[in-house]
Amino acid sequence: MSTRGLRKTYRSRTGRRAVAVGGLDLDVPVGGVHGFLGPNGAGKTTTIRMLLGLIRADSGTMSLFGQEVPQRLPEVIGRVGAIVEQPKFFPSFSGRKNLSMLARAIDAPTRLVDVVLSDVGLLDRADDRYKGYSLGMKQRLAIAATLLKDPDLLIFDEPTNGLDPAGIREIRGTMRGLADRGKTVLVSSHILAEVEQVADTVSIIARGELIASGRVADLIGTGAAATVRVGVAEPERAQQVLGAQGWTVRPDGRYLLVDGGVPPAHITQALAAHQLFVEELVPLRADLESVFLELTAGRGPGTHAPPTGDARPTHHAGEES
Ligand SMILES: Nc1ncnc2c1ncn2[C@@H]1O[C@H](COP(=O)(O)OP(=O)(O)OP(=O)(O)O)[C@@H](O)[C@H]1O
Repeated sequence: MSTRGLRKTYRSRTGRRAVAVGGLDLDVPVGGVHGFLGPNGAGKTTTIRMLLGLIRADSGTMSLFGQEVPQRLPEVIGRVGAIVEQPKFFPSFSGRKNLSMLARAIDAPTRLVDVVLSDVGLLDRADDRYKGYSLGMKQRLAIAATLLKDPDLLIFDEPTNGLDPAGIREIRGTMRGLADRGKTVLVSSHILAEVEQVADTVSIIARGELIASGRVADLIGTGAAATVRVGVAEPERAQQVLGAQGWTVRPDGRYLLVDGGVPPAHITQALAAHQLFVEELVPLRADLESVFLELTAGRGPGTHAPPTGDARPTHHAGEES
């Protein structure tokens, strides 16, 4: 799935044009979970709605499975399952009954009902009434409903909104399971911590523009350069040895901190060459949350911070859905 120069503006009540999506280039690789991240109002929902043909773009191009959309949408929409709004289920019917009726309505084989219930971890509660389900279970039933047509690409817009930590964990597990079975999952969120653990790759947008994209591990590497904490028997001598390598070294209690993303192996090697043996070596990684906050700082709705430059650390390789 990709977009190029995608743009959408809305006219406000005062008649001013507000840019919701401003020239967005997005690439979602095939397979795995892709986090579509950005603060509230960044343009995530607008982008998803344009992709699904629910609203029209002002300009730019989009493709799904290599087909230009919305022009070729009828050919590919069957391969896309999206939860953009809460679907309607019958409250007094069980989850299984709701899905069976839906399967008949969309001509899906009814034997799939139990398969999809199992995919979202609801099989043991399948015969309970929908109205007794927790919010997380309701959300998972909605995911199960989209799985009935066996889509290759699943699009979830803020699927964890309003869920408690247990519900969030369950949705994460469901998304991981789907990706492990070869599906592509595109999940939008403004809360990075909810997606960080499950996403293989992410795109971060703010004010309708892409500000970073790539593998989670690589993006974390672009944050404040990693510091390594070193535990060694003779910290003072070790500090001299490491300092002589041109590295920035600071004492921290009985430890030394080596800044600037020096590879731990180089630290071990330099110390061992002087008969100093490492007792402990811990890379102190910046988490994606701090990278996200750093990248999106001042880029919430209504702010006019200048762009921070091109923060794309990696480019997606391989086929795109
Ligand atoms: N129908 C509309 N009419 C006018 N402005 C709109 C409309 N839909 C969205 N917007 C504006 O476009 C911008 C992007 O909104 P969008 O809902 O796409 O953001 P989002 O990233 O999905 O945010 P959230 O996480 O809050 O859902 C916002 O400033 C929003 O107010």
